[in-house]
Amino acid sequence: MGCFPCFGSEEVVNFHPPEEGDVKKEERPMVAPRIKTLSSGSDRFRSRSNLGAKKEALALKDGSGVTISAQTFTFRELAAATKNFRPACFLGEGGFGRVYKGHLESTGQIVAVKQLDKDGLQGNREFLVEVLMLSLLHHPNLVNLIGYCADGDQRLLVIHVIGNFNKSMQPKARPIFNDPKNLSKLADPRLQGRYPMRGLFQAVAVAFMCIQEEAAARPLIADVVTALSFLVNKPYDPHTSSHHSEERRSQGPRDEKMERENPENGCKWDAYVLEKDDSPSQIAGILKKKEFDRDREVSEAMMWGANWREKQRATNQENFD
Ligand SMILES: Nc1ncnc2c1ncn2[C@@H]1O[C@H](COP(=O)(O)OP(=O)(O)OP(=O)(O)O)[C@@H](O)[C@H]1O
Repeated sequence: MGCFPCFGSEEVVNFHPPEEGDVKKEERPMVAPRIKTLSSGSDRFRSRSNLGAKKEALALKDGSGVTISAQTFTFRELAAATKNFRPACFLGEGGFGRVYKGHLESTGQIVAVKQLDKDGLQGNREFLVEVLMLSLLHHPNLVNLIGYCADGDQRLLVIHVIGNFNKSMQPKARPIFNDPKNLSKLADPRLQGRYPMRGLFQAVAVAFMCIQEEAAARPLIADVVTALSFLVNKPYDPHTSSHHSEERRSQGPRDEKMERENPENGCKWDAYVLEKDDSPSQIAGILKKKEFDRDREVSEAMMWGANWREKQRATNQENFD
């Protein structure tokens, strides 16, 4: 059974990547029961007179020795950093809660402080998942987690502030999203047209959901990871990539039904069925369907994180050898 890490200011705990068969209903939930063991910044504050003088870390260590860390902050530190969450420091509001710009006295860093809305839709569990996800996943397109505060009933995330956080993204994204041809031009140039068109479209659908005007309608980070891992785990078939589909398109029309039903080409992602089958609402449906089992999705997302790191390690090792 994959063990969910305890959070302790000094301790390093083992995070065993779940193994096949680990994600069983009866063994869930993995997240909620341990949230109470989050190291609270206030413990640190009480035990130390020099506020913020020493960095403490939430440390997670996986089975193969990779340690990831995040600092803990007291609520007092973050209140001071944001001038008591003054409206002038307000950056925006998301599904999680309000986001403020702050100045950390201890390091002089300018940060974004996300305060969990206690009356909001997201709770302790989502907070913990967000801490974990942002600690585990590092990518230029993902915000960088500096630390968190779990002080009393306060839950806050401290992340790197992004200067040009573009609030007008959605209107700009809409025309691109509605035009699959334009969309494919935006795909990673390194892929050189070798991507499944439908997968690409759905990935953008997920991105589009994340920038919806109404904060409460945006998916949780665990949902995003789940949806993307679902897409990423679809087998890549070069015969159904957009590149090849373009070639085939130029060779004349094909029987779409046959494409769909041919078990050999596994054409779930075939460009021929793009226009008919793909829609943002389809992905939205996956994320919002009533029987959506959040515990399972979170477990799967964690497993995906572990697998991803394993792949990274293998690649690094290959490059080293
Ligand atoms: N790192 C940051 N730097 C600058 N502004 C930010 C940052 N993070 C969030 N914001 C501002 O806060 C708003 C809400 O962002 P947030 O990430 O909380 O929303 P979200 O996509 O609904 O995600 P979540 O569900 O995690 O809240 C953004 O539109 C932006 O204006």
